[in-house]
Amino acid sequence: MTATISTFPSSTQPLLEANALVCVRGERKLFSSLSLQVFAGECWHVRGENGVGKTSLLRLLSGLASPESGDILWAGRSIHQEAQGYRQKLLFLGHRDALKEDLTALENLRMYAGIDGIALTDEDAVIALRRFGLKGREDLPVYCLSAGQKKRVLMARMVTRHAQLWILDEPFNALDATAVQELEQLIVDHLKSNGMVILTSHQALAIANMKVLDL
Ligand SMILES: Nc1ncnc2c1ncn2[C@@H]1O[C@H](COP(=O)(O)OP(=O)(O)OP(=O)(O)O)[C@@H](O)[C@H]1O
Repeated sequence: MTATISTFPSSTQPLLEANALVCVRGERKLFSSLSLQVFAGECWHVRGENGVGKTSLLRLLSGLASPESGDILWAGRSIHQEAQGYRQKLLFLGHRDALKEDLTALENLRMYAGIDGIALTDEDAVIALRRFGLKGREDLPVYCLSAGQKKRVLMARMVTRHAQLWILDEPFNALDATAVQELEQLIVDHLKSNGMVILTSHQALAIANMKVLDL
């Protein structure tokens, strides 16, 4: 599969910048004065207790929600003003599996390729699914897959999507030990190609030079 390795632009400036974010959910202020700079090739691990606001932060950084105040910039431009361009740079995987249950694993990859506007041949999609242990499961409806197998479909999406910035909410949940190592390696390879990752996880991760943001 030729399309699995992409090299993204480097930059001496941070590509993603959050400045003085304030996040309110319901009646509660979850955090304020939160600033973050993410450079090409960096991985950030957002940590904190249940309910502290990790998912809320990832939703802000993905442009799915707006902060009470503060700005989020990609390459110096507001992610809300440049929403379409930002979406092309971004892969957001929420902690609920973002898969259509009635479609097969292969159909899900095809569907997302259509939404993302990328060319993905069936051959490349099948190779990506098999790379993550889904040989023989490509044509099963997703509702027939186990929780870990669904996560593996999402790992196949990560390699077929070619987005520079991965924002991943609890990506290691439900993965067995082998798949945890595979996902860590996938992230390391992505970083080597100037990719960027912001993730939440309640477990310690074996990713060198990872930066930590404690909420
Ligand atoms: N739509 C909403 N309306 C009101 N409050 C909300 C809403 N969504 C989330 N919250 C609250 O915001 C807080 C932060 O939620 P969030 O999901 O960001 O936490 P988290 O740090 O990701 O937690 P966990 O580790 O359990 O996944 C929680 O107290 C939650 O109840």
